[in-house]
Amino acid sequence: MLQAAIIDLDGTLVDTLGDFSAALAGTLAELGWPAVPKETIEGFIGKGTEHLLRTTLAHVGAPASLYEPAWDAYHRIYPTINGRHSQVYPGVAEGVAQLRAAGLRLACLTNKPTEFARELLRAKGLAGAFELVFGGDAFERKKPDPLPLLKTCAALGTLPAQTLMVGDSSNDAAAARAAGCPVVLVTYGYNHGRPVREVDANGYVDSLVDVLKVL
Ligand SMILES: O=C(O)COP(=O)(O)O
Ligand SMILES: [Mg+2]
Repeated sequence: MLQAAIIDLDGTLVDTLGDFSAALAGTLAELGWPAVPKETIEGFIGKGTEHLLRTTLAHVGAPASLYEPAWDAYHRIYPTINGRHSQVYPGVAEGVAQLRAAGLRLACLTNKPTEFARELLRAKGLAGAFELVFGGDAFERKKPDPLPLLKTCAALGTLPAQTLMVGDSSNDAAAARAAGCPVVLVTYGYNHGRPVREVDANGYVDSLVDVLKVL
C-alpha cells in the first residue's frame, strides 16, 4: 500500500529545457563562447548543475578553468529567467491532484538547486501540492545515488517500499531501485537522449494521470 510519492522536477513536472538553454546561453556569452543548441543541452540535463556546466564547457571546447566563472554567472542569471522559458507538462496538475486524492503525501526531489526548484514550483502554481522540496544541494550526494531518496523517505516518515518514485530518467530509476522504492517513468522527459523504456522500471506513463493505473 503506497503512502507517498517522490516526484522529479525537470523533465517530469516541468519542461525546463528553454530555461536551461537561456541560462546557459547567457553564461557562455559572458565568458565569450557561443551558445549550444537546445537538442544538445537536453542530453546534459538531469545530473545537476555541476554536470551541466562541465559538459557544456567541454562541448564548446572551453578550458576547465572557466568552470568557476561559469558557475558564478549561471547562478546569477538563472534566477532572472527561472520559469520564463518553461511549461508544465500536460496532465501534471491533474495527475498530482489524483495522487493527493488517493491519500499519498508528496515530495519533490530534483537535482536542480533547491532554491531554483522552490521558485519554479511557486511560479508554476505547483508548490502547494508538495509537502517537501529537496534539490541537488540538499544532501551529500545526488540521484542516481539512493541517498536523496532515503533521506526524503526519512523526512516523510515513510518506508521506501511504500514510497513511489516518479521520474523521467535512468538517474531517477537507479536511485529508486537502490533505495528500494518502486518507480514509474514518464515517457516525455529527457533521459540523457536515450529511450526511457530501455530503463528498468515498474511502469511507464505518457501522462502523470496514468501513474496509479500502471502499478
Ligand atoms: O539536472 C538538473 O539540474 C535537474 O534534474 P532533475 O530535476 O531531473 O533531477
Ligand atoms: Mg528529470
